[in-house]
Amino acid sequence: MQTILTDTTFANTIANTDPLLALSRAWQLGDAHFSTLHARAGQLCHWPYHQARLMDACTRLQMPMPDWNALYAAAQATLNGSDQVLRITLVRGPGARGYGIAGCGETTVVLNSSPFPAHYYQWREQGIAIGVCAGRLGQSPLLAGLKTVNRLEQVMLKAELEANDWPEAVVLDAEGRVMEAVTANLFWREGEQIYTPDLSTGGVCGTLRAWCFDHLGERVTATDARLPRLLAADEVWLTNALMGVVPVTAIGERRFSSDFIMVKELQQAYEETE
Ligand SMILES: C=C(O[C@@H]1C=C(C(=O)O)C=C[C@H]1N)C(=O)O
Ligand SMILES: Cc1ncc(COP(=O)(O)O)c(C=O)c1O
Repeated sequence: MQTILTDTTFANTIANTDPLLALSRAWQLGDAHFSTLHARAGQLCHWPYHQARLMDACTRLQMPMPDWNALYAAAQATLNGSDQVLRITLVRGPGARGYGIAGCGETTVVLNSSPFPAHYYQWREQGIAIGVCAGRLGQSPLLAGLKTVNRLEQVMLKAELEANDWPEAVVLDAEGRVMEAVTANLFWREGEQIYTPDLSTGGVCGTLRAWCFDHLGERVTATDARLPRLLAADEVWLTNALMGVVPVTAIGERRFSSDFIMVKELQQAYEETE
């Protein structure tokens, strides 16, 4: 039978062996993936995009799909009507020893909810001045795009943000290609054309990035770019499922005095669907 652990059931059963066994592949091997959602007025925002990413990760990792109806109902049941964050983690079921996946049981669903960080609304309105991380992302084509629980690169990059007192920063890969931000995807505008990094060798394919592709259609292209090209852009913004669409007012010394026409268009469309 599928196991769904919510904050309450997990807290109540942590002393038993079952949840630990259910989570063992996550803590032994990082054999799990997740999505973080904004929940507003008792509704999960952009659920189809989160479900699509979770499904894609299950397929690529050869992890059995959970019962989506049961998952959705359990997720809805965690909502209290206020602004919340809901993290859905899918862990490969217990069974095999070592790396093998044959014989692993049903996928375990873990649901954690927490209050929504209100500063994201201020970021959307006022924008943020960001840095450029010295830490570089490795290339990992097998995992590229996936939001697995293996996020030590982001833990280290977030420590760099905190040390520099930056709200966010551009992250490059080992070869100097612009990849994303520490907790968000990145877009920029050159005239009428919009670009975002190609994420076939690394990074996380965000749900809001997917939403931007759907909204922008042929106006957006995934590309390889270096930092000087990003700094020469007319407009830059960040996206994730919690912060929404956030204008970048500066990257280091480079200030953007744009009127943020694309950001405004995206924010308006986003608010209609959030
Ligand atoms: C790790 C989680 O989510 C990511 C991390 C942050 C953050 O550190 O601020 C924000 C959004 C997600 N990209 C999580 O546990 O929800
Ligand atoms: C490293 C990284 N890239 C991109 C994203 C954006 O993903 P989403 O749009 O699904 O929030 C996130 C977090 O959400 C992230 O942690």
